[in-house]
Amino acid sequence: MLNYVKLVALGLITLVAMIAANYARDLSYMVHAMLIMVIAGAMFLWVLRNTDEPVTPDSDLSASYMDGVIRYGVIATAFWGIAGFLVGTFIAFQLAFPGLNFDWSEGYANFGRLRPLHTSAVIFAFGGNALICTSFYVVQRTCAARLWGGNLAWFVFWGYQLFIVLAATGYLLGATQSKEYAEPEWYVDIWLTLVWVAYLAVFLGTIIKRKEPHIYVANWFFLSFIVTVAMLHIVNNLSLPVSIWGSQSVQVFAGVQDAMVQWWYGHNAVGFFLTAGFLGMMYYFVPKQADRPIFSYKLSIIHFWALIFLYIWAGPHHLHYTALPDWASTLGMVFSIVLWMPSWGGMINGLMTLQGAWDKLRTDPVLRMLVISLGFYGMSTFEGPMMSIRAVNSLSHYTDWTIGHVHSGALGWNGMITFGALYFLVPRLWHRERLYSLGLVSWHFWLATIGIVLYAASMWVTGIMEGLMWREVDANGFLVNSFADTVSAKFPMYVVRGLGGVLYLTGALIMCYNLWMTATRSPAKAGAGAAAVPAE
Ligand code: HEM
Ligand code: HEM
Ligand SMILES: [Cu+2]
Repeated sequence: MLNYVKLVALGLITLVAMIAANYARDLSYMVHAMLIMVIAGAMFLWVLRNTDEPVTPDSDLSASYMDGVIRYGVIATAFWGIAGFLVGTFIAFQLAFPGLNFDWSEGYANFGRLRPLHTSAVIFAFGGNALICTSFYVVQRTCAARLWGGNLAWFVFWGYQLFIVLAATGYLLGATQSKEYAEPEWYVDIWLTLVWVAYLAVFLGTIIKRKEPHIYVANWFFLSFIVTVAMLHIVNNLSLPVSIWGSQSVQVFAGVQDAMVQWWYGHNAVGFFLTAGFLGMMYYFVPKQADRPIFSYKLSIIHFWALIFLYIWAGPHHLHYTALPDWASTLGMVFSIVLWMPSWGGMINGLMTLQGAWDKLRTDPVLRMLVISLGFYGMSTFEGPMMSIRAVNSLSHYTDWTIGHVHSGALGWNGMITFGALYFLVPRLWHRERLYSLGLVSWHFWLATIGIVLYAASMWVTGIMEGLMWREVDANGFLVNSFADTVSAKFPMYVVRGLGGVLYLTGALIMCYNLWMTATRSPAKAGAGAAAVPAE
């Protein structure tokens, strides 16, 4: 019966997508309509072929954890990571060598089109898949419960990949609502909302049916990330489509209100997507890999509530010296400075978890990766509050200093902790004794670390340099440097940044090789596929 309902739904979607492709007012809308038509059509045929076939009893023990979707998530994380780093490295060289904006690719692969492709690929595709798959892993283990909702978790996974593909192809074809980190147009936003609600349902459903009385702190962080991102996404994307047959839309907010909503969103995307969610990862993988209990449970609770309360108010630090009223800008600055404390609370809690296990750092490169990620987290959450001070921001804003800050957080904190989590997960998910090679993990560690140092150091130098050059006036009060002067002065640093990207990308490729060999070549673990153990 259910199959007939599915057939009707898929048939209707295919039909509507055909009509949409026919009436499409712009290229990206038409390509997307055709894509959806093909996917829905193929699913229709697949369901049709399987309808009324005898069902083979499911060999999957429903008592055990649902790990298939997590395995897919791990692969997707690695895949999108490589894609995002590759585009990042390419656009880094485009800035150094503008000739890489080829004439033949103008309008598709010039810097302006590829930049949002990079940011979305690394944040939402790489980071998002990492968050979804680790949260599914952690919530099952810490609740001793299988994921709630059966195949809903698969809908979340595939639905999210569709969102990524729609967003990425949309950017290349010129569909954007011009809001940083929220570029996708209205129909992609609606789709993501559906996927996200399903994600919340799976996660919350699993927590509700938990067999463990206690809700482990990692799950608090994951839950706050899911709920807050839902709220941010909906409010920042309130817009009216110009036509239901086109991708363009008009924002509901205008002027400075629009700017404030955008940076309330943008800042909290950092706060909840790149921070709270990743802290959820930290609170599971650091204690597990160090084989120590978390340093202070009390601290984790205090810094959790302080973090989520403070982050929400700090958005105006992105809009210093704009049409935003002074009081709002001051409010953002004050909350940003106070935010330093709960941020370091998380870092200290993670680092101190190693108490009595510091010697492991010498022998365990995976733990080293997790620990250095905490170091970078601490560094960027010191730098951020400093840059939010209006006087400092007047120098740093619009310069590469901001870019350096972003990447010490993104490469150092989000990247490294994700690599650590992948190294932790792959042997367990593919039932292997151990990783294929710890030596290769060390190589990855050093390549990535040196890559980040090159990236961050070159951006500090070029950022502060250009900030000072823009300010420089002669005795008569005239500006000394033209804008073009600053651009040419930045060239060597841009090359260094690009090389940093190459090292970081190389490290990630080594990781993919190592993980692939782990899944296929490492000795298999005896007694694989054990049933749910409480609070594993
Ligand atoms: C191989 C590694 C990477 C390289 C070479 C790289 C390079 C770049 C470049 C060249 C830009 C544009 C800067 C500009 O407009 O001046 C950029 C922007 C950005 N990247 Fe990366 N990136 C890398 C990895 C990552 C990762 C892993 C993340 C996040 C998890 C990330 C997040 C961002 C963000 C958020 C921006 C926008 C920054 C802003 O507007 O202030 N990047 N990246
Ligand atoms: C206490 C924590 C933090 C504070 C107070 C903070 C503050 C700031 C400030 C003041 C800016 C510059 C705004 C401007 O001049 O335009 C900024 C930019 C940014 N920060 Fe942070 N930061 C923090 C942590 C982090 C972390 C951990 C990450 C990444 C994982 C991060 C990612 C970003 C991004 C992506 C931008 C660039 C936004 C854009 O203009 O596109 N921040 N942050
Ligand atoms: Cu911010």
